[in-house]
Amino acid sequence: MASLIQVGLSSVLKKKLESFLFVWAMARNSISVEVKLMFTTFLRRMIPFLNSYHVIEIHEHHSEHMMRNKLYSLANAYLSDVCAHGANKQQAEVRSLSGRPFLTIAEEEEVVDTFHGAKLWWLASSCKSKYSTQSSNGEERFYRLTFLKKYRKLVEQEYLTHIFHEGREILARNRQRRLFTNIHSGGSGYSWTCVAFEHPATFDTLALDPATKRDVIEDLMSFREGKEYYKKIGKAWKRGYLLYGPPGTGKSTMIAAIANFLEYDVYDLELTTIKNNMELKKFFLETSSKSVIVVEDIDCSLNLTSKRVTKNKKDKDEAEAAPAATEGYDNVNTVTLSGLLNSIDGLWSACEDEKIIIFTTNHVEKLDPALIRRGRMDMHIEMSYCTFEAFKVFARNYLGIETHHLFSTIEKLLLEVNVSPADVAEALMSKSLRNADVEVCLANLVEVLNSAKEDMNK
Ligand SMILES: Nc1ncnc2c1ncn2[C@@H]1O[C@H](COP(=O)(O)OP(=O)(O)OP(=O)(O)O)[C@@H](O)[C@H]1O
Ligand SMILES: [Mg+2]
Repeated sequence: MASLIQVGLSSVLKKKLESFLFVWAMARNSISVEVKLMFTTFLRRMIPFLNSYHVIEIHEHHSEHMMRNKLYSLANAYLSDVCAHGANKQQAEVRSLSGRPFLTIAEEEEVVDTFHGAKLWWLASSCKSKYSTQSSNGEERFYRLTFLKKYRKLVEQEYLTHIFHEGREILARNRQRRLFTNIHSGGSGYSWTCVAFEHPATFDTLALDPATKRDVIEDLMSFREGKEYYKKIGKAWKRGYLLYGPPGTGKSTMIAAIANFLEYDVYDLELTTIKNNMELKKFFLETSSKSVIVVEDIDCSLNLTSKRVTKNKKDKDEAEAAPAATEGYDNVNTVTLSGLLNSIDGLWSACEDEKIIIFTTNHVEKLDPALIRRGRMDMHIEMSYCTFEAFKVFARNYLGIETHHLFSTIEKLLLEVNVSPADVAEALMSKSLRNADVEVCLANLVEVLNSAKEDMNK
């Protein structure tokens, strides 16, 4: 009965709307643009009631839980890039200080897209949210896509996929890269906090032996393009790097250069603030793909050099019971080496891949071999004291020179003393910042190297 009434109502409504459309078509040439726009929007909203149109709604969150609907973000990116110029009202945002202003469609605005001859109307709107999130204010945003029913197959099978791929590319192009840290994880539990990642280091500014630099760049390039290869060999798409060497040799700078080269986000994992293995795993699982996960000074972070928990079931049970027993005690750190290894290995198979994990240390000899074995840390990169080749990178970047009569003296001194690239950079910078000329800067460096030599001889 109810459906009969519905059918009756919709056919009456349909007839009325169709006569209205006819009158509208006759009158539209003689009325003002504003009135035309108002009526067009009204009509579009009524369209779903006509049997010949189909509607798809894309909500900001999944219907069953509070997770963000990725298709919403992709549609948002796509519409902002491709169609936003057609909206009468837009919203402007700046997502990064280095990026350009980003225009999105304002709420209750409608834009038109075309795809293989089909006309598609997109309405940006919001409704009362079923979920309560801190940022939503009880509102849930969504897009309503309306099109003629005859295009349903085209939309479902091709247009939505087109939105997905285009949206991904646009997001990758425009995205502000982020630096995450877990340092404020206390209180409400585990969560990453982030800021914009705008570190300027690149491989051009990194003072490193050219052969090592070339190897790292080649390795990164084959990793980035290796999706199919990793799939073929049945390996998760991840790569581990161990950077080791004395303080000030550029380990942290290298991480920034890697992230900039790959255009990935960075997750700086501070192990000492994590309560237990369980929490550690959750942090790992919450990292997204296209990211570099960093654990700096791994030898100092935890007692990772202790004997690893064996695969023996009894030992394993004991290790897993330990964190639970100490849960709730904030100062009790129960992250173990075995917990870290499990998180690393579990991570790659359990969630989105295309991740680089980097450990840094000043004392590679202190680390448990299990932590840095090949397969976990695929490439071990020694960051050493400043060589003449590394110095030439500084000379080019800081002073803009390729050669100088003091170069031979510096080359000789660098063979005799151990100074970190940080010391060399500092010696050149302290003078060049004050607009001193090349001669003064290099003489300053020679002085620093000579006094280091004297210290060594003493
Ligand atoms: N290889 C390098 N290339 C370019 N700059 C470098 C290099 N090494 C050091 N520097 C300069 O020295 C500073 C300190 O370097 P960085 O923090 O990368 O060293 P580190 O190896 O991470 O040291 P630590 O072991 O103490 O963490 C950087 O800000 C950078 O300016
Ligand atoms: Mg460092």
